Amino acid sequence: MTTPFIEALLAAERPLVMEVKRRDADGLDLIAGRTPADIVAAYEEMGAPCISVVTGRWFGGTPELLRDVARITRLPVLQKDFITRAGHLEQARDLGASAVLLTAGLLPAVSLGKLVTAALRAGLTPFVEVTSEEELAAVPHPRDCLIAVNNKDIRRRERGQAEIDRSLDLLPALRATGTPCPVSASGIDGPAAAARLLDEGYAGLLVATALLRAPRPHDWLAELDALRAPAARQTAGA
Ligand SMILES: O=P(O)(O)OC[C@@H](O)[C@@H](O)c1c[nH]c2ccccc12
Repeated sequence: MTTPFIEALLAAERPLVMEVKRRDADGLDLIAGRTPADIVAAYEEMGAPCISVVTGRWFGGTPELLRDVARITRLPVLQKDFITRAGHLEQARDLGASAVLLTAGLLPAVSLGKLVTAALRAGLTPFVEVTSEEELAAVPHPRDCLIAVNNKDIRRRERGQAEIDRSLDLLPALRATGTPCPVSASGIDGPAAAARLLDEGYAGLLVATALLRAPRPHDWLAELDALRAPAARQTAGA
């Protein structure tokens, strides 16, 4: 079963979930005086297929931020927060989310299973983040979920270096679950890392900090396209 969020990402030429996040893991501002509407307009103009909104307090988010973003865009919206109860799912849906983050490393397997099932029943796409094969093994209904490898450690509040190799190492295991759209998330710091992950077979990426901080985000995307172009040309047989 695919959902609007997964479909949008699979159909995109440049499958980047672009994220609205007020602060980075060190508490530093990422917004630089822009309104959520400014950021959403820029992302839409850059061809974002989906938008993510961090409502978690650590990152300066609020539920209102999700509501505001969902009101001004028709793109499917992901809520990134630390969801632990079914009640949070209803709230997410009421605020306008199409997909919800569920963090495998923070939830006992039984809770994760219940939340995935409840999300699917509520018409929400579970965006399940994992950091290891053990966590991946606990994800039920992988064909109906969007499974993302987090390159950072959320238990350390995303501080520290990203490990892009984690995404590369886990990709075969992700594919083996039958999940339709493997995603790599967090710490993708530039077009080179993004191009590598896509060329290795990731169907989607989630990027916040690097795009929000890029002095010229269009150049970032153009560079990504240029880095990917040779492979695309090869595939086209040119
Ligand atoms: O800013 P980055 O490094 O591109 O990372 C984005 C995203 O993955 C991150 O915001 C995130 C990953 N897991 C979370 C859980 C809650 C809130 C936020 C997150």
